[in-house]
Amino acid sequence: MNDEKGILFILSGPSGVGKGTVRKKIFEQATDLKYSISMTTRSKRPGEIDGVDYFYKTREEFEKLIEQNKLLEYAQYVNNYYGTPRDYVEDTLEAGHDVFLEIEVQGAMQVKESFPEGVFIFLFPPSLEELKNRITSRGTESNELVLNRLKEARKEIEMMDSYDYVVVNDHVDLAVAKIQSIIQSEHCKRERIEKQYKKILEDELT
Ligand SMILES: Nc1nc2c(ncn2[C@@H]2O[C@H](COP(=O)(O)OP(=O)(O)O)[C@@H](O)[C@H]2O)c(=O)[nH]1
Ligand SMILES: Nc1ncnc2c1ncn2[C@@H]1O[C@H](COP(=O)(O)OP(=O)(O)O)[C@@H](O)[C@H]1O
Repeated sequence: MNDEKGILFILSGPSGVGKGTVRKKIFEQATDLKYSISMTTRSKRPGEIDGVDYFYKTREEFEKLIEQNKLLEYAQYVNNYYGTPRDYVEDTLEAGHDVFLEIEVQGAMQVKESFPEGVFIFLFPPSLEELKNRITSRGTESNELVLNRLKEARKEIEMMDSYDYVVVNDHVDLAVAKIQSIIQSEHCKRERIEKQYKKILEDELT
């Protein structure tokens, strides 16, 4: 399979729904997926490491990356920029590895334009009340930011129809298991298509 391109998986959904938590759990287990570390202008939270959680950039540095077309997608989210490094994603897919992005909804829609063949997964909250609890309990945001994030969440949930899969994050382990099944079944699909394609070619040649 190594002469084949990898598959791009995009996990998205409202802030606070648990994308980071679910993604970390997926990567704690043995996996062939490669995680694309994003660039951001937001400040580092306690415990976060540059080059592990994000690549932390100044606004000037980030705007230069935009100008140089170095980002596959980017979005302004609650006054900060977030973006995906283009070269890492394209080179890794080209080398035959699957790439996993964990990004907000505006960015996911941009990725859909350049990678329509990507697999788009929307992480859905059990309820808006629970989403509010999760944002508040994380304790990293002021009240004003919590309200901003909830306002964004309502708009983001309306975008759900553009996704290939919707996974409710009621229990982390269940959500992780569902995402792992999606990854496996996407592989099965492509392997099957590949075999059918080879068969058609063989039939044509004989
Ligand atoms: N468009 C885009 N969004 C990103 C990227 N990296 C992270 N995000 C999203 O930006 C939002 C804010 O991220 P962050 O400040 O880390 O907060 P948290 O994910 O809510 O803990 C989240 O919805 C992230 O999934 C990226 O490269 N591009
Ligand atoms: N399935 C879940 N059940 C209960 N709490 C959760 C669940 N998933 C995530 N959380 C909690 O919700 C908060 C937001 O999760 P986080 O992963 O930071 O969200 P996101 O990356 O989508 O912004 C965190 O405090 C996290 O521990």
